[in-house]
Amino acid sequence: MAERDTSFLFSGTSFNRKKFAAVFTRFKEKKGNDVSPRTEPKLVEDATPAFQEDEGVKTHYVDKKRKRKAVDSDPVEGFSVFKSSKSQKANEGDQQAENAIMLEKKEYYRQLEGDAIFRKKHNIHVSGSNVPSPLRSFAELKSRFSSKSYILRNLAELGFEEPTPIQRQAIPVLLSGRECFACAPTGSGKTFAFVCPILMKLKRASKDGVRAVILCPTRELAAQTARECKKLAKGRKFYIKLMTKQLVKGADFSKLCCDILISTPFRVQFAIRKKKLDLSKVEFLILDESDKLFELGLVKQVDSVVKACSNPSILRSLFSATLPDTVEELARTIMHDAIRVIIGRKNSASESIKQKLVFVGSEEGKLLALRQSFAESLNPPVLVFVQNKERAKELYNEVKFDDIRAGVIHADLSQVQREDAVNNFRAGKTWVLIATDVIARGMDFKGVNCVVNYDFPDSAAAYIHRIGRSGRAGRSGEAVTLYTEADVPYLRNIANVMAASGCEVPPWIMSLPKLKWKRHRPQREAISTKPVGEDE
Ligand SMILES: Nc1ncnc2c1ncn2[C@@H]1O[C@H](COP(=O)(O)OP(=O)(O)OP(=O)(O)O)[C@@H](O)[C@H]1O
Repeated sequence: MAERDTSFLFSGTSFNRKKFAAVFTRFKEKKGNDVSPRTEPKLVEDATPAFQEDEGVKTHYVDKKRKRKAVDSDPVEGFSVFKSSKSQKANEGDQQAENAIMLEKKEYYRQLEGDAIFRKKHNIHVSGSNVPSPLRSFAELKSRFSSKSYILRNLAELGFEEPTPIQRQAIPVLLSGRECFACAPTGSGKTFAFVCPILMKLKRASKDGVRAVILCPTRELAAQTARECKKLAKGRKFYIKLMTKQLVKGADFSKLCCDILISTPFRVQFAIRKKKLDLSKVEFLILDESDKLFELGLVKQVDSVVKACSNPSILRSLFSATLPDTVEELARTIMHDAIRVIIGRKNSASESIKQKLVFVGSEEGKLLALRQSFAESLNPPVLVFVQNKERAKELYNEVKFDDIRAGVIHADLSQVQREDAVNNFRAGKTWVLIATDVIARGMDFKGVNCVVNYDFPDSAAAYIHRIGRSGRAGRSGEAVTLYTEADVPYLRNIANVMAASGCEVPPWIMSLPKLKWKRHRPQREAISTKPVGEDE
């Protein structure tokens, strides 16, 4: 099955080669590894699109030579089937040995076939050489990878019965010492897909330097990821550190021992430059929400961190729910023997979200529509996204005296105010949280029933991440996108995402001309119901 054309998603967004050039240059500086231009075998999907979705039996036949090489070097699977050369065997003339090899070969093919069927069942698509078998269950962490019992205990305590599809494939990839390039829908468990193998690989607490770095685009997401790491590490003395403002200002990092350091790129960059933070021993570098990290504004900071993580045997991995072709293309050329793991359809919204478009005519119509929907069917918790912090303040000022408990979060608030806004929403003290895109990525609010795009998102990727705050971990959710006349030219891009995840879209929208999406942030009228001229 050929992969769908999803290029529409990112047309016109801010990714481009030039912008990423700096960070990729750093990636290339991996000492001791000849990664120029790439050392991994050419991916089968490049050569034979017919087999691009699943690495399995078919791909083995396509490129036996590559597979042989890969199998011999596989530290996990360890098949010996191709180790004896034909001529050696002929010389030995040993029929018994020949039979044994044939049996082993058969077993090997059976396993490949089993893996392919299993991946298909779980919508896992992989490419790259010698992809390790997916996890059938968490128990395999112990049987295949000798995990310590605390991991299984903590997973059970968290109530996780089965690995999610991204965990099934990304965990064995990282545990096999391979770099991973992963794209899986929002709310599908990507965090544990990298935290679990890192903890398993680190084994015991650090006595020397920083061993793993996880970069997240926002402080809120970094704080959440640190909490998740601690949940999985419970019972072990791992030193898991969130780089807070106080920490980065106060500490001297020259002697820092830390197993996992979680931060925004800005704070790590600051600590490297001003506080002697040494990252030369880092064994794992994870770029979470990687496409966001590569956007303008963050890419230079990411670049500094990548450069500082100079350990030649470092494993770097990228995770996100959206993976623009430009980022993927470039990352593939610089990552070392990386395995690409895509769950479901690339760059698609979670299928558990019911998505709706609502025409409101004008800016005025939006407030009426929101108030009406709150009055008729408010089913908290509800997240409302607006275009910028000014609009967040305006909308909050409008609804704060209504009969609903609302909170607001945007970049003008202090760290404490931002934390309070998130905590109150998590605790159910506020029912509605008005937000800018600052919490659109990665934030895991359990049970958000509805996401309202009060202002139209500025890209298809932004849309996918915003609505992905609901419908997480298999739960259902709803997403309502209000649109005005000014948004109509961009409707088709959102409608494509909706249609790809099985939602109904009016045919007239699908017949709108395809538009190259320039960042859609129109000047919008202020949100206010006050008569013109009336003061506060
Ligand atoms: N194996 C599992 N079984 C059940 N729930 C899980 C499992 N793994 C993770 N979860 C839960 O799923 C939710 C979403 O996980 P996570 O935040 O890692 O998603 P994500 O894929 O990173 O989403 P996003 O793209 O929005 O960042 C979390 O509440 C997490 O605890």
